[in-house]
Amino acid sequence: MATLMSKLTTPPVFKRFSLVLVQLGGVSANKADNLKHAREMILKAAGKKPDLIVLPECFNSPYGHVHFPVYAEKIGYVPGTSYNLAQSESDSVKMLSSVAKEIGTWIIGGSIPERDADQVYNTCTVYNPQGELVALHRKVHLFDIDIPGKIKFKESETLTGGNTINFFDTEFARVGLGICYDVRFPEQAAILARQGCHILIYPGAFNLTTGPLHWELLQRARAVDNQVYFAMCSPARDMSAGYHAWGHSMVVDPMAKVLGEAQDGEEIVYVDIDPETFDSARAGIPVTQQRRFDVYPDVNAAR
Ligand SMILES: NC(=O)CCC(=O)C(=O)O
Repeated sequence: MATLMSKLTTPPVFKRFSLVLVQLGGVSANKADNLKHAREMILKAAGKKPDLIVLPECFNSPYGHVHFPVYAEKIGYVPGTSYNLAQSESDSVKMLSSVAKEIGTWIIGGSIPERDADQVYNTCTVYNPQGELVALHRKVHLFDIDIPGKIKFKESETLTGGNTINFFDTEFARVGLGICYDVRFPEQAAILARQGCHILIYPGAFNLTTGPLHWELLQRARAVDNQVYFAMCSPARDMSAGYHAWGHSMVVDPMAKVLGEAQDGEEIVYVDIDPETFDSARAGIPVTQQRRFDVYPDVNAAR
């Protein structure tokens, strides 16, 4: 059964903040190299003193179901409890934690393959400016598609889907989490928005078939139907890799305006997030108060 994490808490006051998406390039078969490069790019992004830095989906390993079990790391995070970093078995968690502390910035650590007992998940971890691991999201909806002659991909060959909806609070906003294919499921974003999230951030890696048609459309749709900021951070495109990512990491405002977008190469996107647009969108088009849950019998308004 799906569980909502952190419910019944009041969101923080939404304040202006600076967001950075790091569209990493050059992900190779060598995990140590991938972690070193991600760290260097985080340090580069930190030069402008942002409040929150985001990495792409599967930033520490090649993207493909055969690779997930090979690269999977044990994290062992239990939500609501403090995480013992000294005993962590995850090199990726250790790197992300130490660099978050070093630069004193929030980091959404893209996603990595995570092993827990016999299962492997596609997992996003979050670090506060003290370097503490404070939230974790396991991709709920696995990327299983088959478009004949174009693309066939089956994450469920080796991955298990998560069964929780996750967000975290900072001193400037409540941030909802998803991973890539999760963006196709409006219910997940709607639940996060109803829980008071001001921005939804999904590390992702769309492909060259669906990317051109759906990547921007889905983000603008999720932003406007929930009147929230929405961002997705992709890896850069590498035509020598087994999976060709669309790139185009993007930030959209609650009126569906694209505020920042990368091209397909390695690039850092810097965007200022302003509560004024969030407030004026909701005041001018008050759909968040006009919903008719009495007419939607299968929707639980409490979530
Ligand atoms: N990594 C993913 O979940 C890819 C999702 C995708 O490309 C799509 O079209 O959806």
